[in-house]
Amino acid sequence: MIEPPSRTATPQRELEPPVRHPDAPAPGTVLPSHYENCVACGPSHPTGLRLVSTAGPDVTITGEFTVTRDHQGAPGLAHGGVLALALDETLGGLAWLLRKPMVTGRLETDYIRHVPVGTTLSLEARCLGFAGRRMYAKAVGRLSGRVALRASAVFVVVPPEHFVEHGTDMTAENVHDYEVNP
Ligand SMILES: CCCCCCCC/C=C\CCCCCCCC(=O)SCCNC(=O)CCNC(=O)[C@H](O)C(C)(C)COP(=O)(O)OP(=O)(O)OC[C@H]1O[C@@H](n2cnc3c(N)ncnc32)[C@H](O)[C@@H]1OP(=O)(O)O
Repeated sequence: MIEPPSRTATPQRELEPPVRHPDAPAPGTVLPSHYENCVACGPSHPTGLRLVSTAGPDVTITGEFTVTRDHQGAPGLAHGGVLALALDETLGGLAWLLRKPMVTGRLETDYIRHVPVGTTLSLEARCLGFAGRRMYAKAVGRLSGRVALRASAVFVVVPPEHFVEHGTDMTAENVHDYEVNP
């Protein structure tokens, strides 16, 4: 089946430029985990990435995580799916600056260099802009300054009820806490 042209992370028309929300955390602010059991950023997850994200200037986020033995695919090397997880989380962190709930619709990943256990991956995500509910963004992952990963993504803005309807641990009462202090 041929995919419709909207199913690509390359914008098909000119985007509305991204606007940093007035209540966005200041550049340099370390962002709290949005959920303590999140496999990417949760401090309570036993084998998660414990990825730490920081607000950057404009609509950008940086992130960092150290690859451990829990993240292997081939012996001694990070699994590609785990690396996609790190990119997804960093890109998702743009929601902090936009103050819009959104979910990943599409994530295209280029694996450029292998990522060994024990190394620290530095990630950077940038919002390119919007086409209706679609948010387009790019990310890069570096090891000691050398590009190891690139990603292009489409996130789709959803109502906060999305997480109540489809998730657990989220109720109509606390979803607004989540919006304010995810
Ligand atoms: C005030 C609030 C403040 C908030 C502050 C937040 C702080 C930060 C918090 C937390 C950081 C987060 C860190 C986590 C990061 C990780 C994120 C994840 O991993 S999310 C899990 C994986 N993703 C899913 O589970 C999605 C599953 N899919 C769906 O639920 C639906 O398919 C959904 C919502 C994506 C779309 O469904 P529909 O029924 O709502 O809408 P339709 O009409 O199908 O699509 C809407 C538009 O999006 C496009 N679209 C949909 N899917 C697309 C795709 N795959 N590629 C490209 N475009 C797509 C469509 O073409 C359409 O575009 P057209 O409006 O016509 O222009």
